[in-house]
Amino acid sequence: MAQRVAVSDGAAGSRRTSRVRVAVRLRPYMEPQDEKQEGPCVRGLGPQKLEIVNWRNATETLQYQFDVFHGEQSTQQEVFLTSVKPILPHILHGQNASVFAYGPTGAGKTHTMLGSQEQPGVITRAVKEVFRLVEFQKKDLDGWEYSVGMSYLEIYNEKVLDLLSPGSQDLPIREDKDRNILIPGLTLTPLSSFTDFDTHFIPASLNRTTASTKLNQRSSRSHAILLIKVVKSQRGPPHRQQTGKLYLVDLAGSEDNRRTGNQGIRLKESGAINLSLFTLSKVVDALNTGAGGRVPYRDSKLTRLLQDSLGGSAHSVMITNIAPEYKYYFDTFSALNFAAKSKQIVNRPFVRETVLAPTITTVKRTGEEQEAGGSGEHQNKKSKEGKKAEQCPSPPIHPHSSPDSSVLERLLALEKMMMGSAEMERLNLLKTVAQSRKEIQMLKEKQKELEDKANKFNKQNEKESKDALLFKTDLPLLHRKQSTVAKPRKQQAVVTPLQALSFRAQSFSALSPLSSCCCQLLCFQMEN
Ligand SMILES: Nc1ncnc2c1ncn2[C@@H]1O[C@H](COP(=O)(O)OP(=O)(O)OP(=O)(O)O)[C@@H](O)[C@H]1O
Repeated sequence: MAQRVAVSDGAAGSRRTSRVRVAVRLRPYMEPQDEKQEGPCVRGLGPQKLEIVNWRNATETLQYQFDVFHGEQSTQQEVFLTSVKPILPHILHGQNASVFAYGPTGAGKTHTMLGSQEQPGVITRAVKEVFRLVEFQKKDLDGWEYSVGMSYLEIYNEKVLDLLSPGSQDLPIREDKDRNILIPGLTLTPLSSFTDFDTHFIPASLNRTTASTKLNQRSSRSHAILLIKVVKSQRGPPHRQQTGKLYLVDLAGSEDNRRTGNQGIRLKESGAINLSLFTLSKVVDALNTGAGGRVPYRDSKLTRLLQDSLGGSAHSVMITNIAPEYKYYFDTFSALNFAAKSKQIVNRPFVRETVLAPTITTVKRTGEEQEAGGSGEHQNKKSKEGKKAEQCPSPPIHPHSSPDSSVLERLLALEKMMMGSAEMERLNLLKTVAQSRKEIQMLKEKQKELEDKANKFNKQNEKESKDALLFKTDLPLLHRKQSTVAKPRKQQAVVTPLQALSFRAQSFSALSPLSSCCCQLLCFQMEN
């Protein structure tokens, strides 16, 4: 069972959050016949700022600020280094990351994500970097093994299609109890190197649905999602396993069908694209409104799959692609406003970790097979891994050997809670003891006072007896009587240790009603 481990920044009780980073990339001006000599409607003002003509008043501009602004001269390498590379190391530590390109049709999303042979885009560079990081970690001999796998799908007309298994049917989307989104039946192909990735990725990309429209000769008619999964397994006990996922998403562009001239099948595709992008916008609005309201993730397949990237647990980067030509003005303007809204989304990353015990191993493999789906290659590898696990039985779980920090966190909380009640009990006991001591002290003082009185009284008696003997020898009977009475009185006044209290209670009762009362109280205290 996967466990969430909060990503803490070290400050007690605080949980690290990760705002969705928003970059804007302006593609170069490409209008071949700019008869009206309009020029661009948008331009950069610095590494984070840009301005667009105000449609209400052409003499004014509207300015926007984002995490990064990539101008029209920006290279693929610059975009990758500034906006994408920083989030990649997270996936080697059991966290999720996602990069998605958003923007109107023809604004450069596919160019940014996929690029070309000469100018490879984010996907190629990111996967290369993941393998570089993995190799680096392996050299470090840090006691962990790494395995990398890929899945690739498109959402076409609200259908989830496996690009690694062409001809597959619409796949279902499920959510497990840890809120991980799973696609049972989706191929997960194991990868040994970047070259290995390329051999699977290039033909799969050709399976993606594209078509020519008036605005883009090779327009993507679907949203494409590439998943790179890195599983990091501890070689020795307690065999912790962390799973990080990287989602690389090339969204289909929003389309104004009056301008695309879409008809028939293109119009239907366009309707599905616009509807899912509209739901994406509603999701962003709901997340920004906050207050625990319903976020309509389930209203489209796209938002369901991006659930983790927006308001979920991933480190996310959105690259908003915009075009400078006037004919894109309203698309650019609305894309910028969407980007500005998205800046406010806050995600809460956590580490996905499991500890492999014999029974848990079985359960987990089943779960993974479900997610990986029908890839024979993958399943073969899995069964080999399964055999490996059988040959080398996992060690029993030992309370001290489990370093799972989520468990530790819960245990610490429990201990704190228990400490709280034990502490209260201890304080109450201390209070009672202190009160009893005070009362005992009071009674001791009273006892001493009474004993002094009794001694005085006895001495007086003795003196009187002697006097009687000396001066009243004619009264022998009386003297004998007095001396018999005086003797026991002297005995009663002897101080006894406190443990003989019940006996003393009788003795005191012979002295005075007050002392008797004190003794009774003392006896009561001791008995209780
Ligand atoms: N930064 C850039 N530099 C050079 N050419 C670019 C750049 N961005 C986009 N282009 C070119 O612009 C055209 C349209 O780009 P692209 O196909 O990437 O748009 P898109 O946003 O993916 O469109 P759609 O949503 O219709 O798929 C392509 O010919 C592409 O090569």
